[in-house]
Amino acid sequence: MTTQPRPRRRVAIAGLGAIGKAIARELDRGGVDGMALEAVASADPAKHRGFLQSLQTLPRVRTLDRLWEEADLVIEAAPSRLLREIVEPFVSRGKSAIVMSAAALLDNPDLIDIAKANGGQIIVPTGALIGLDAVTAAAVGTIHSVRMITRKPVDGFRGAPFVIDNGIDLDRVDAPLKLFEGTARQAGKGFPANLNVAVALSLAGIGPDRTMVEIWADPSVTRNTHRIEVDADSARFSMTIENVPSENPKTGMITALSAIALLRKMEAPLQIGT
Ligand SMILES: NC(=O)C1=CN([C@@H]2O[C@H](COP(=O)(O)OP(=O)(O)OC[C@H]3O[C@@H](n4cnc5c(N)ncnc54)[C@H](OP(=O)(O)O)[C@@H]3O)[C@@H](O)[C@H]2O)C=CC1
Ligand SMILES: O=C([O-])CC(=O)C(=O)O
Repeated sequence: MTTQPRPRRRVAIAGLGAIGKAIARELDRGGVDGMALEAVASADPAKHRGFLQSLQTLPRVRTLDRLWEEADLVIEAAPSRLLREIVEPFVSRGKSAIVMSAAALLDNPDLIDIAKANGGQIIVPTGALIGLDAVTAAAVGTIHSVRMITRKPVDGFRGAPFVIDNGIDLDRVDAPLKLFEGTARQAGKGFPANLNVAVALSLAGIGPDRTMVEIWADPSVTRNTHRIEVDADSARFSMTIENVPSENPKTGMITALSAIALLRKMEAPLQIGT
């Protein structure tokens, strides 16, 4: 008896920035067995003509509201304000969405209900962080506390609402400066393009109102550095990741690799890690 190969999962990418382009390249070169890039969306597709033409197979270029027609799965890799526009058309039709702008999920919690009611799925990769496997495992038992300390080069914080609202002059930061201390929910609001990782950590563990976060603008670091400290009934652990910035200084290179690893895992006959 011969077994039929499974149909390839059709993938769309919303956003062709640091993350979206790296994932598009990998899908195009056949780096994810069982998945094919069908469609992309960006704010200014003309800007990406050269990139798209460098791919072996040209994906369709669509607006965000039409991506669902082309794919079973969307990868959201766009500014966080567009989360609902990208995710809802997929999950309301029983399709899947991989969400990079995790912080925006806190403003759109009903997307999870919509996914549940319609058989859709929202998946948040570990992204630029470390250790979500251990955090989700510990959360099956009891986690007492989760703390995260983020240090980034000063430029990584330009444009953050918290920095603007508090009149912080980043040009005058010449020694490590603690910008913020509070909950992951507050961090996600104040630093939506910087602290997706804190929100992902909180969703894996004890939630956005109990996960505590410190944020430092540090002229002495060249990498986006996140340390997590977890105390649970099953284990105590701390881990640090030092991310090499990508072409977007706010985004670590490993973020796109994490999403690619997740795509591979979704199709793999052997899956490693929780
Ligand atoms: N979960 C995690 O660990 C991490 C998450 N992130 C988050 O992931 C998201 C993407 O990050 P990154 O790739 O670095 O971002 P970039 O700024 O590099 O890229 C954003 C992309 O979104 C596109 N875009 C903007 N408006 C629209 C629109 N109306 N329709 C379609 N596309 C649009 C832009 O298009 P164009 O190029 O045409 O202007 C651009 O290609 C961000 O929200 C970021 O905060 C980042 C790092 C870690
Ligand atoms: O560290 C990074 O590369 C990005 C980051 O913190 C985030 O968006 O959460």
